[in-house]
Amino acid sequence: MEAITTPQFSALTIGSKSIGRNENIAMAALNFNRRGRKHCVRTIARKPNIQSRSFHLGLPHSCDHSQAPVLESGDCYTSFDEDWLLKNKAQEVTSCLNGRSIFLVGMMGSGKTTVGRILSEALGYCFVDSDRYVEQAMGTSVTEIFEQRGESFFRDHESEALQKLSFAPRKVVATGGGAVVRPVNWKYMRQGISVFLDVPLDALARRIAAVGTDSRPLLHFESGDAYTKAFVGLFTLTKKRSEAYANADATVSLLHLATNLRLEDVFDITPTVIAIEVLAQIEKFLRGNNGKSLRMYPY
Ligand SMILES: Nc1ncnc2c1ncn2[C@@H]1O[C@H](COP(=O)(O)OP(=O)(O)OP(=O)(O)O)[C@@H](O)[C@H]1O
Ligand SMILES: O=C(O)C1=C[C@@H](O)[C@@H](O)[C@H](O)C1
Repeated sequence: MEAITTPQFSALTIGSKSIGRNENIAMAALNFNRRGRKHCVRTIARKPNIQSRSFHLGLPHSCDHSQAPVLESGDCYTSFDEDWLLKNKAQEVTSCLNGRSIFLVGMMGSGKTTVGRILSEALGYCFVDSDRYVEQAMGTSVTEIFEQRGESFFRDHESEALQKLSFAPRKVVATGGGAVVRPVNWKYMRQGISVFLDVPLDALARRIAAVGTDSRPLLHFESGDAYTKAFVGLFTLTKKRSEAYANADATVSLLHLATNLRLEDVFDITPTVIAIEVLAQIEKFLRGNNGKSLRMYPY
């Protein structure tokens, strides 16, 4: 077996400086490939109860990860700083991405905008929210478009926006929650890489209830309090859309992520950790390791 090289993190001796610096203690991943060689720094998660402690990264020849939490991407990790890890992961994935845009798909409230902004900054990409793009083009809000012109009119303009965005490299696009239902939109999104943010219904409803359902026209028909309206509406939409979301090139399941990180609630996973996992899943896809077929790309 080949000797494992000690990671070169001299500027980042991971001691109590990072760990315990704030509540959002990061969990970093030191990933090893099957041959036991250090491969790369991987992913992280918020772990609020970890005690401040220092440790060094001189790794043993046989690395025992049996106690280390494991992410959905299969990486295991030790405590670290999440922003630093995001930057590193982004640098690592940038070369395989080769300028391809990322299309985030998922139900309303799944975090496409929040995670998308973080991703775009880390990759040096532009961020575009397709709902805002349509609003700017139409000079009015999505809610008003739905009310005055109907859903199908909105969908036409959403498709037009995705078509235009599909020509542009180096973008992170937060698509509208229903963009996946029109097959033609997949043709546009296939110009880049699509990632489905799979968030449990209860978490979606809690997030939406926290800000209200006013800006979500498809939830206006439901009755009850904000949480009930959101939950019932999203349940119906999810049933219709789950197959369409499965078309995405990669999926980040918050439920799996929370389980692997031993977190009780998906709310404990920070958007930065989700962004890192998005990059890890994109990398898996690009390496042909996630069961989805690779396509030829224009860039
Ligand atoms: N990881 C997270 N943990 C907790 N709350 C989050 C997380 N990610 C996003 N949120 C919150 O959930 C709400 C919805 O997030 P966001 O707007 O990013 O979703 P979206 O998928 O873009 O929604 P839409 O498609 O409706 O525009 C926001 O209030 C945001 O602050
Ligand atoms: O899930 C949906 O169908 C929608 C989600 C939002 O992003 C908007 O695109 C619009 O409110 C419709």
